[in-house]
Amino acid sequence: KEKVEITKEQRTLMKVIVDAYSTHQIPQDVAKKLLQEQYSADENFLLLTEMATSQVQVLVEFTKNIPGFLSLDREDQIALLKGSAVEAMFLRSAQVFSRKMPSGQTEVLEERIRKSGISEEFIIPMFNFYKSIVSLHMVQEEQALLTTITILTPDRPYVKDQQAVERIQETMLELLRKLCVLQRPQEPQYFARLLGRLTELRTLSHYHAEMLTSWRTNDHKFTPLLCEIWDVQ
Ligand SMILES: COc1ccc(-c2nc3ccccc3n2[C@H](C(=O)Nc2c(C)cccc2C)C2CCCCC2)c(OC)c1
Repeated sequence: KEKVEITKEQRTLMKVIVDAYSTHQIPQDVAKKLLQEQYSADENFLLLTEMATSQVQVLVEFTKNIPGFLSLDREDQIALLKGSAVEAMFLRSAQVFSRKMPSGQTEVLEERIRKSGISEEFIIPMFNFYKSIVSLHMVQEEQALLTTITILTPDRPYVKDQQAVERIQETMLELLRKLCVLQRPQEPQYFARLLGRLTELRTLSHYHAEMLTSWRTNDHKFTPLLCEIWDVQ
């Protein structure tokens, strides 16, 4: 039986990542807003673009706290941010969706999202992904590390020094592996299941541009930052 132990430096690394992840949360809670009232498809589109824009800014701040990220080549840092922003947004949305809410609230939220203005064809894959995240019952450490691992994907477009990214990602993968073993000794496959969600996440993220352009609104207006990050306009 493997004796798994978190080293002192891994504990420090964990604390840095989790603190950064919880600090750099989006200020206004979109779930609360959505539960308060039903918005029109136009209002929802505006809300989505506002949320996504602030999410990118939050992501930039978060990456500054990932040990080693700032010592990567500057252009590679940008390539990693551009390449992971959509996935990080869906991961964050899934985590918001999987939050414990008073009974019945999750169903209301789900209904509001289904009726938000997104076109029908994307609702199934999106909720399949959200429900697969809900079923993992991830703790905060796992959520923070999974986002970090997503950001540190070496094979994003235009990354020059993939080895350097791989080295940092491997550190995070090893830490997450240990956490999973310690957290769920009775579920040896749990770590593999977590990583499997990243594949689902990448597939879902392929649809993001179409999700936006097919949104039931007359005016698909994007912020300059979103034009940079999303393949729209
Ligand atoms: C590209 O297409 C998308 C992306 C995300 C969602 C989405 N899934 C959610 C799950 C739970 C709570 C809210 C959720 N959102 C949107 C949201 O803001 N996501 C969000 C963002 C964007 C940043 C940070 C954090 C979050 C949560 C609401 C935007 C306003 C209309 C309703 C969806 C979506 O829903 C149709 C379609």
